Amino acid sequence: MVLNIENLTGGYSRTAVIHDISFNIKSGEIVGLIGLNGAGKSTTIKHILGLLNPHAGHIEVNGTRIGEDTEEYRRALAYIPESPILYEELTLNEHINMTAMAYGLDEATAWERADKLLKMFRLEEKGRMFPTHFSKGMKQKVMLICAFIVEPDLYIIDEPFLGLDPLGIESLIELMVSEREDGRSILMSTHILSTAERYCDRYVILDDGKLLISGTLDELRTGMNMPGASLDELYLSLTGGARSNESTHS
Ligand SMILES: Nc1ncnc2c1ncn2[C@@H]1O[C@H](COP(=O)(O)OP(=O)(O)OP(=O)(O)O)[C@@H](O)[C@H]1O
Repeated sequence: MVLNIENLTGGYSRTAVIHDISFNIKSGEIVGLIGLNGAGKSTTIKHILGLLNPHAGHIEVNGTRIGEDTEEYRRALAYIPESPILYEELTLNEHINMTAMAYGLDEATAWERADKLLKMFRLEEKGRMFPTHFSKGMKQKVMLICAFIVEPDLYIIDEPFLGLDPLGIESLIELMVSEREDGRSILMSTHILSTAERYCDRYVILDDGKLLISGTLDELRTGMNMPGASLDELYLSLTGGARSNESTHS
């Protein structure tokens, strides 16, 4: 199991934002983390990254908890945030070198991978430029390149398709599918359900900090007795149901 989350309760203060969440990701799986605004997707991701401490439950990456071996835990994953985080004083090439250093990659391997990725995302002429001056989509591509040179066991991608042009989206999907074929895993949070439906192997659906349901599309259809339904239809039915329960209780 690449990622195993058991009974995770947590948040930013003593008040929990996510409650008793359990799910896992096996090697070679793309899993979609789905939920309305405020459902708890980013909070769950922050817990996986070790930026928040669980109130209860635990998280393992490749069988290791963060407290057992922080370096090994962190090295197994690469995170691509929704809003790019870049260093003002570093060029694009220097971002690549810094990532390689941080993950202990040798320079030749890192550059062999980076050259392909730079071409794929049409940034091969921009190596000496400063990404803080790039457009939003170009900045996001820099984050993607830095993550994909690492080839970690687990990618965590927050809203991967936002801000990318159609060619960028196509390249990213191509990369994700090829990483999956190589046995790597991806957890991606997204609101773009039509794309999620095409590429995710399983879904974890959150609502109001709780796990509503998880499984493959077929499992969700069977569980909800909606044969042939699209992910969009399943999701709307689920969250619509959750909302109307809420109003009955209030
Ligand atoms: N830094 C923070 N401090 C306190 N509460 C926070 C913080 N960030 C988020 N929250 C709260 O945690 C809850 C879950 O938010 P979260 O950001 O995890 O949602 P999300 O599913 O990622 O939403 P979105 O789709 O809008 O990105 C919300 O009620 C939000 O107000």
